[in-house]
Amino acid sequence: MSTILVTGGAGYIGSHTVLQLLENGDQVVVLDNLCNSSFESLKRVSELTGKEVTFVEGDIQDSSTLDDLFSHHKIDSVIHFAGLKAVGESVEKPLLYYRNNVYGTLVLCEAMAKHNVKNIVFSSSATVYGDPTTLPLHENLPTGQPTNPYGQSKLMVELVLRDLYQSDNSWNIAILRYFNPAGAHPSGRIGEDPNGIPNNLMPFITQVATGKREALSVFGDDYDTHDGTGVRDYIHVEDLANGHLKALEKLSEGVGLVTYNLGTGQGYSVLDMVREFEKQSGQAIPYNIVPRRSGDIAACYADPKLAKEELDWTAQKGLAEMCRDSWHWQSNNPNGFK
Ligand SMILES: NC(=O)c1ccc[n+]([C@@H]2O[C@H](COP(=O)([O-])OP(=O)(O)OC[C@H]3O[C@@H](n4cnc5c(N)ncnc54)[C@H](O)[C@@H]3O)[C@@H](O)[C@H]2O)c1
Ligand SMILES: CC(=O)N[C@H]1[C@@H](OP(=O)(O)OP(=O)(O)OC[C@H]2O[C@@H](n3ccc(=O)[nH]c3=O)[C@H](O)[C@@H]2O)O[C@H](CO)[C@H](O)[C@@H]1O
Repeated sequence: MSTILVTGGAGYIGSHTVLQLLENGDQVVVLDNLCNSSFESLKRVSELTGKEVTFVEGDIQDSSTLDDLFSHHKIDSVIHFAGLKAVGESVEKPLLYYRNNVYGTLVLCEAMAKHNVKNIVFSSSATVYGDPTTLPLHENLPTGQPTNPYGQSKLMVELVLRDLYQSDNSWNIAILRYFNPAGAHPSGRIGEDPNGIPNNLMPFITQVATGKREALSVFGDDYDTHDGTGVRDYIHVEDLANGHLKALEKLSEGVGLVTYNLGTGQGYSVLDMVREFEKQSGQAIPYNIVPRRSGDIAACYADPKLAKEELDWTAQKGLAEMCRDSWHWQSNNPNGFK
């Protein structure tokens, strides 16, 4: 049994990961400032698992909070989810994003080094590949030019972690590049709860289904894809969460620095998603084709082989489960955790 510090553990991916860690018998300490989440998610995780989570409300940028936390809890490893993730907002407020995501990670790593905790799993994103020139995307491809400060902040942290490892190879670092998370815990008790108008496709679709939004805007139908709409690699959040447990196991072998894609390897278009969601939910999803969204790319999907070979991890759940579980969550919680 290990004790894991989960930063950003009250959020969407964090809460699903905390649940699996508890089910695995690990002790969990969550550090979250609740800027994009609520404590309710962790309360429900405790209800679902029958286990307690230690919660510290605080900011990763605050070194005294971290000092205190590492002094009071014997942490074995850190899973670092805490970050801001709204692409559009990052264009308007780049300094906020660089401060929170990059500076926050520096403060966290400094505290880890000070307390001799040197195992970290970091939430990166397929956005670090930029606009792909070859597909599927595998980890050895050079990183590209992310089109916004959010994406840049992920790439910057990857570079920081690489330099950190170069300087001291007693660190064990897993960089996980997520493709497009979707779905929710099958209980319908926890799920994605975006603030305001959702940027991402699945939460927008589920809000159209509940009647909260009138119609989906499909951003462009003239891409070079099978039906002209954007193609992405959607991955069930439970599979994604499980990838973190596998990454922790790998770190415990003392692997150094490793980078893995977490995706299914299968791309689906926006219209594929709409059709599957309608099938699974029985709800009609009206949509309008509108111009392309700036910064969007035609297609993006993973080569997931490396994670299979080295982590013994493959995504188990398909699009039907993602749509069914997203709908189950949203229809039971039309206002999210509120
Ligand atoms: N959801 C996605 O599509 C996606 C894709 C790729 C990468 N990621 C990354 O995965 C991580 C988790 O994403 P998510 O979808 O669960 O987002 P989320 O917003 O639901 O969770 C992030 C959590 O971090 C907390 N947080 C933010 N800044 C903090 C700070 N300075 N100190 C303490 N807590 C802070 C928020 O309150 C929230 O609970 C993020 O780093 C995100 O960038 C997400
Ligand atoms: C430019 C941008 O935002 N990039 C972020 C967004 O990528 P993505 O653009 O991959 O995710 P997304 O969920 O915003 O969009 C998926 C697909 O749906 C399309 N779509 C989306 C919403 C909508 O209302 N209508 C519509 O047609 C969109 O054009 C794309 O083809 O999310 C990722 C994580 O999941 C990363 O965080 C990316 O950095």
